[in-house]
Parts: sequence; C-alpha cells; structure tokens
Amino acid sequence: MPLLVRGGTIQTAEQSFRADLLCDAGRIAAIGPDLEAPTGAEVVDAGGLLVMPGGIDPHTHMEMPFMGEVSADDFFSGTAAALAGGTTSIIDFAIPEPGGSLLSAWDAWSERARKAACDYGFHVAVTHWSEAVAREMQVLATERGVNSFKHFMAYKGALMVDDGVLLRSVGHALSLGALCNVHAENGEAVAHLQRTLLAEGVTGPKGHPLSRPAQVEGEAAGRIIAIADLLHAPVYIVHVSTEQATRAIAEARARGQRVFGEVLAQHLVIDDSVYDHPDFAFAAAHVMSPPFRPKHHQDALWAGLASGQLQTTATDHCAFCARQKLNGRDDFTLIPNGTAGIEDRMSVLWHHGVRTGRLTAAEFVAVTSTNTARIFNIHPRKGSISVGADADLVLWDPEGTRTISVRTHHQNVDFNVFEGMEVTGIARSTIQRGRLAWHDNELRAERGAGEYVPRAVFSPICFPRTAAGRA
Ligand SMILES: NC(=O)NCCC(=O)O
Ligand SMILES: [Zn+2]
Ligand SMILES: [Zn+2]
Repeated sequence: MPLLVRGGTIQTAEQSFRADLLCDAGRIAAIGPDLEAPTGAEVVDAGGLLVMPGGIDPHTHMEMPFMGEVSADDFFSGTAAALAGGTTSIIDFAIPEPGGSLLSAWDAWSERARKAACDYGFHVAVTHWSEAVAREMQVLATERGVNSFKHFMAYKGALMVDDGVLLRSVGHALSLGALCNVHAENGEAVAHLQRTLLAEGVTGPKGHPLSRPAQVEGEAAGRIIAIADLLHAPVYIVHVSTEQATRAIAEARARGQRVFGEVLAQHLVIDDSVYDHPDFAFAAAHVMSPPFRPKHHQDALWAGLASGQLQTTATDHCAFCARQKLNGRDDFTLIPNGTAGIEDRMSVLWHHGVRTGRLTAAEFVAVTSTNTARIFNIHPRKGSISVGADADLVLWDPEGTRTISVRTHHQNVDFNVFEGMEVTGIARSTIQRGRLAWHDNELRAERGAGEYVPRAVFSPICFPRTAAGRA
C-alpha cells in the first residue's frame, strides 16, 4: 500500500526543505509540495517533524557466539529495537569458526538474519590466513555482496590476527576493491596487562579498563594506519574511543590517506567511572572493548565527528545479560565483552550532539546514516532521500522527549547503559521499505521483513582513483 508522508521538513545530509514524500513498493516514488494521496494510500502527518534517512548502524553483533556465550539480541529482537529508535539498516559481522571457512560464516549469518525486521549486510571477519581465505574473500566480494572485511588486532588466542595476516589481507582486499575494518587494540599488550593484573590480585571489572589503557588503542591505530599506508589501501577503524586514535586518523587524512573512523554512541557520553561502581553487575554490564575512557577523550571524539575526521557512528550492539556477565565474577577477563545501544544511538546523538550545538542537523544525518552508506557503497539506495531510493525513513521529533530505561526499551537485555538519561529528539515513526514499522510508540516490526543488501566493491569514496578511472 502506498504511504504518503505529509507536511514534514525533509532533512538530508545536504539540505532541508518542506515537502511531502510518497512511498510506493518499498521505494521513494515522489517528493514535492502538496502531493496527492493515491487511492488507498495511507497518510501519515509529519507536521512539525523532520523526515530523515533512516539510521544505519554499521557495527552490530546479533546472536553472536562470543566468549562462551551468545549475544542476547537475535536478528529479530535487535532489529526491531533498531526500528523503535529510528535505525532502518545494520551491518553485522559474520565471524568464521577458528580456522574455518569465511563462506560458511556468511552462510550461517545469512540463515540467522532471515528473521531480521530491517535491512542488513555483513562484514566478514578474517581471523587467519591461507590460500583458501584469499579465494573465499574473492567469492564474497564478487558473488555475495561483501565489500568489507573485519580484522581484530585484539582478543589474543581467539579472533586476533598478527601483522603478517593484516599485511596479506589488507593487500588482498585492496586488489578486490574491498575495505578493511579494524578493531585497533594491541592484543599482546592487553594479554600482558591482564596477566599482570590477575597476578597482582586485581580480578574485578576495574581490571578491564586497566588492561586496555588508551595507549593500547593508540598504538594499534597507528600500526594499522602505517600498514594501510605501505600498501596504499583504505582502512576503516571501528569503535574509536581515544584522543590518540582520533589524532592518528586525522594526521593520516591530512597526509592524504583514506582512513575512516567510527565512534560509538556509548563512548561519546559514558566515562570510565562506571568501573568504580561497587556492584559487580553494574560494573560488568559496562565491560566492552575498547572500554569507557576518562572524560576528556569524549571531547576529542565529538570534535572528530564535528570536523569530519571521524565519519560514522555505531553501537557495536552486543548485548549480554547479567547472568552471562557473571561468567567473569572471579576473573574480569572472562566477562563477555559488549554493551547494547542500537535503540538509543539516534536519540543520544541528537540530544548530546545537535541540542548542544556540536553538530548541525545535516551533520547528524551524515554521521548516523549517509556517511556509512557512502563508505560501504550503498548510497544513494540507502542514506539518501531521493526518488528511487529505498523508503527507509525516520520521522524525527526534535522536541520530543523520553527517558531511556531498561523498563521500556525493546532490546532483549536486562541492562541499559544509558539508564535514566532524559533525551530530547526521538523517532516518532520509522518507515522500513515504505511500511510504518514504529508509529506513535507502537512497534510494528515484522519478522523477516528485512532484506539482505549486497554491497558492490570499489566504493568511490574509498577508491577514488579507480572510480575516476572508471568514469
Ligand atoms: N566490543 C565488544 O566489547 N564486543 C564485541 C566485539 C568487538 O567488537 O570487539
Ligand atoms: Zn571490536
Ligand atoms: Zn564489534
């Protein structure tokens, strides 16, 4: 059924104007003043609201097996919560079994994601190197719509890769026109500090940030940037949480390198005092990597977003319940790493970014949606408001308020790291492929309504020379 969005202000990453918008067959069919509602169309009143591209979260882990547990939000509950917060697409991570096949990981994640309520894609992790891995990367890039590969420089003994693997994989991805994503923490240093702390008797959650100080991220960010520079490859650093990594990215960009940086909503507003909490459950609920930082790092992250040196925002949504976090009751290294946030990213960014004057509304759209679509080559189908684009929209109430709470959120987890935060700026309605999936506080997410979005290689923003050569 067609859907007419009437009387709103269209807000994109470039401009703002009053117009109606007609959705039909899942796409944006028309944009203009005073559009007629076709027979049988549903009409939604967007008076006083901003009509923006739906959010894209480029970093989630739904039902991910990790540290002996499986993250608590599955592809349905997690994407339904996303829709309640104005996010209409995610890019999750398909992670092979140790030494296993990348194609099998893609198959397994595709199977799990069939129940997704919003659109999705996958970064595929490279966790070891062999000729078979190289071949599978090629198949994924050319036949399965994967244009990004993930590398963990941390999690020694599990997902971590060394510089030899990084060099091979970054070089191979470059030849395929794919982008390497990197979790930048020096995993050897983390393992060393973990051992030392445990030997000193530091077993509680406080050991987590102590074992992953800012230098650990700064060093790894500098190293992967140097490797990318050696190979003339673009690189995307996930969950940047420190001044040091932000500076390394800015300096590389100033030298002309194609380096992109992602920030998590959580790192922008929560600091490391959470680990001082006497209650294990509270402190453990904040155990994620990289950890929360002393407050001054937040200023660097906001400045990075405002200046364009950091381009995207995400959540690294990886929900674990108190029962799961208890695995690390006597040893902080066993607490499953991860926090939730997919439902609240947009409101947190609006409240703390736009309302404070750090970001313009256009920049908000850029960092929550459009930049991700450009980097991962799904623009203008996603992240834009243009005729022919997917009708993935959020009707945003810039003055609407809500109090974030585990009691009201839709995420399948018993803790919310933003608990009690009063935010101004909320999703009144979320339109997923032309259908109201969240409207007036009612979640109408549909199991399986989400579709896989294949992503073509040689994203022009990552590979400008190739793009120019092809034009
Ligand atoms: N971030 C985190 O703590 N858990 C998910 C895995 C990762 O992204 O490092
Ligand atoms: Zn990570
Ligand atoms: Zn992650």
